[in-house]
Amino acid sequence: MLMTADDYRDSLRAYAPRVFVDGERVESVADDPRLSPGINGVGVTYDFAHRAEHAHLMTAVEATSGKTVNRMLHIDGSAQDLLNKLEAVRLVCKVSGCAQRYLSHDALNGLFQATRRTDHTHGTDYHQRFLAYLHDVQDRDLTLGVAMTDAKGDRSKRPGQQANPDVYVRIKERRADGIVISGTKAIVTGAPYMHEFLVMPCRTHAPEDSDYAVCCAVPIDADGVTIVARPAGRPGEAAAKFSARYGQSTGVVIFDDVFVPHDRVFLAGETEEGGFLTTSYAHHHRQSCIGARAGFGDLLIGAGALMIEANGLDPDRHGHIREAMVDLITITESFFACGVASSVYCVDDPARSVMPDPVFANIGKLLLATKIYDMHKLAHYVSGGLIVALPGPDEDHNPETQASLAAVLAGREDIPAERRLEVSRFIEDLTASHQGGWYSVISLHGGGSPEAMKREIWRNYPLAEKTDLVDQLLDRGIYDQGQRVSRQPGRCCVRGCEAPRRITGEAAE
Ligand SMILES: Cc1cc2nc3c(=O)[nH]c(=O)nc-3n(C[C@H](O)[C@H](O)[C@H](O)COP(=O)(O)OP(=O)(O)OC[C@H]3O[C@@H](n4cnc5c(N)ncnc54)[C@H](O)[C@@H]3O)c2cc1C
Repeated sequence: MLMTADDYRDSLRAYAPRVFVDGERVESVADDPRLSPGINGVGVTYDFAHRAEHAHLMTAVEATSGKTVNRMLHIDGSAQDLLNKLEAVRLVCKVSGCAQRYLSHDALNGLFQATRRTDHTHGTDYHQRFLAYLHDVQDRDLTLGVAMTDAKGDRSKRPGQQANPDVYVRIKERRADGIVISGTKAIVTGAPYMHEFLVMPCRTHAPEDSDYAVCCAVPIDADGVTIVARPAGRPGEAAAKFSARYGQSTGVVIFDDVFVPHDRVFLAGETEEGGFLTTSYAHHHRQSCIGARAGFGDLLIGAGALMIEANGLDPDRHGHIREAMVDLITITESFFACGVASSVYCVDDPARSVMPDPVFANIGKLLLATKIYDMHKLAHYVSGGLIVALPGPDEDHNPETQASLAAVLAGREDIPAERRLEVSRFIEDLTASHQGGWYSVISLHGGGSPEAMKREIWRNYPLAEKTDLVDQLLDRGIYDQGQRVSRQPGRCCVRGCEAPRRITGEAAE
């Protein structure tokens, strides 16, 4: 059954999670205004699946069941699936800023691959367990939070070396009917308003830390789970029309002796495969991040163009304004193009699914992570200072100032002052408020810090192909003009090259 946004909000009432926001216990997640922007954001992924014009992007047929499911829960079977998912994420994020639910997709796809691989190596039955879980999640159209990033403590130490063992989630006890986990996941998107958490390892663990290589599904109101979260977006702020409606809460999730039955355990000590799970999830997730931030780029491009228009400027006549807009477009579409390339050049997995090409997925994510600051700058550049200098929205209704402010703060004659001020506040909200800072940091660190992407690019790039290419050119004698006799130094040509003189001592200074 595909839920609507209203159904989704209602479905949260069936859960009784232990949630704190701003130091207070939340009585009803579905009804707390501080969490509403986050629920609205996820809600877009539900409502859009019911719209005929979006059905090809927002729904898909699951190969293992033949059922139509929400795209955010679908296992990708082809390059076209990856392209559709990328487009779908862009679509829902350009409406909501960040629709969050694509994390469910990314974790399910990582697990689909990793459980198959673990069974193949260890003779376990994780893949069958996972398939049963996947179909249940799809049938109930759930939203899953990804509890991967551990609190980690002292970053120079492995989990087993930490003074406080609870800075990483680990298996504390193995029972006949399941496992008991404890520890802390520090940053979980949408934690209070998920249905379940997928607990996953955030790195490859050493064999002596095998209890930390754990993956399982935990309902958000399981005994022993506490969520300490921050409000989603900018609820109740009159100056932030967009972020008062759409935003994202993140939560610290504490697992305190939480029992997980075997049918919900998908990894329990297999360290190598835990590393594979982390990485495959990361490739899927980084590709999704590309779609999400391209949607954010769409918002900035649209708002920038409207602000230029309201200011009475024509980009066709003013080269510096046009150039800034072209830069903004180029950044957005260049990382999106990496998302497209990572779909087209996808990797087939023995589990019969596909994974985005790691090099392009990581380059795209790295680009957006670092270029997000330029995107903000370009939006500021074309807009002017009013975006942070504008008096608050209460002034719009002050009979003593409203008329005179509207008269002097208008730009182009045929565009009402009110429209110019709305666009100003929209740009402030997305780029210069605490929410604007949030968009920077999620772009930089969400899905892993830039160093993680650089490592994956280096690890996966076919460098040997390039050295072979040049080797072959050299072997074909491209430089010897037919006189090359040997590759050995001193005998490489008829004259014989001499080793260069080493410059030492004073001569080198
Ligand atoms: C808004 C937001 C939403 C997020 N949502 C989720 C989510 O839903 N689920 C989830 O699991 N995670 C989520 N994350 C977490 C994200 O994946 C992490 O922020 C990211 O992996 C970096 O980890 P960290 O924040 O612990 O920073 P750190 O790991 O502390 O990194 C900080 C810096 O230190 C460097 N560093 C760290 N360790 C070492 C080391 N041993 N040696 C050398 N350098 C090191 C890093 O390269 C980086 O530059 C989210 C993050 C944000 C900002």
